[in-house]
Amino acid sequence: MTKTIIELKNVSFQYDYTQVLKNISFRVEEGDFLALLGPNGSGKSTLLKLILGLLKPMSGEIELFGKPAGSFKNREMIGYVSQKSNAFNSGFPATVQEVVKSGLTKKAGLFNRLPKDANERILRALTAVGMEQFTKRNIGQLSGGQQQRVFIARALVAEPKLLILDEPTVGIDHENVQAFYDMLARLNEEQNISMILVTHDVDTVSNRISHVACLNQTIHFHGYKNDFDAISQDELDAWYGHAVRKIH
Ligand SMILES: Nc1ncnc2c1ncn2[C@@H]1O[C@H](COP(=O)(O)OP(=O)(O)OP(=O)(O)O)[C@@H](O)[C@H]1O
Repeated sequence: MTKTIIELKNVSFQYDYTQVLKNISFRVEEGDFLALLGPNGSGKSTLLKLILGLLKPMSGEIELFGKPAGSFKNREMIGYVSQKSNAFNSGFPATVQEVVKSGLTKKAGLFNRLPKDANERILRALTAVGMEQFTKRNIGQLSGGQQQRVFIARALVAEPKLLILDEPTVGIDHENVQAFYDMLARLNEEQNISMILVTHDVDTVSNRISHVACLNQTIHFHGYKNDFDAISQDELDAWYGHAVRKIH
């Protein structure tokens, strides 16, 4: 039986006087690889912040792993990689190992007592993203794509059940984007980590995802990727005003 890991029921949110999200309802099941699509300003980051507990809905309910978001304690079950995490300059004084290790302190809690097997876990997380040979390297000396892999390792080291990635391919060269998505697909398939991926790049990622959600203040579509493929460009234009193109 599939397990629902995220459920939103009629969630609405506004900043000051601007309504950003209206009556959002959808579920993410264990094992889903969901691409969240929407033009700039459509509320994608706001939706992620609600799921991460960084914002509270004005109305509606959010459940995480079957528990109301307000009383959900196991935050390490959700890993988050933000849009701008891969922006270190070459002088930044932290090694790859130190960056990944910082992902363990969330789980270790107040006293920052690291697990005994911390080093093995760091190596395992770096191996999962293909960065194990860079352990001692300064983070600022890596390319944008390599830095982003290290940030995924930082999220993985806490052994999350869900990874939320906000436009992770920004700053990655076109040739490396496919390999990056292949790596995410492996984590999804082999480690059964569910994924929510905010992207403007649905065409490149389309052979990797299982589901698509189209957001613009409200959810216009949420379903299997094959059903998304059947949606016409005219329908997308009605939701997004030409801001999202499908290329076949
Ligand atoms: N802290 C804030 N205070 C007030 N308004 C905000 C704040 N953050 C975002 N907004 C507004 O809320 C709307 C949705 O923003 P959000 O960042 O969620 O969109 P997005 O879909 O992630 O956009 P992008 O693709 O550009 O990252 C925008 O109109 C934005 O200007």
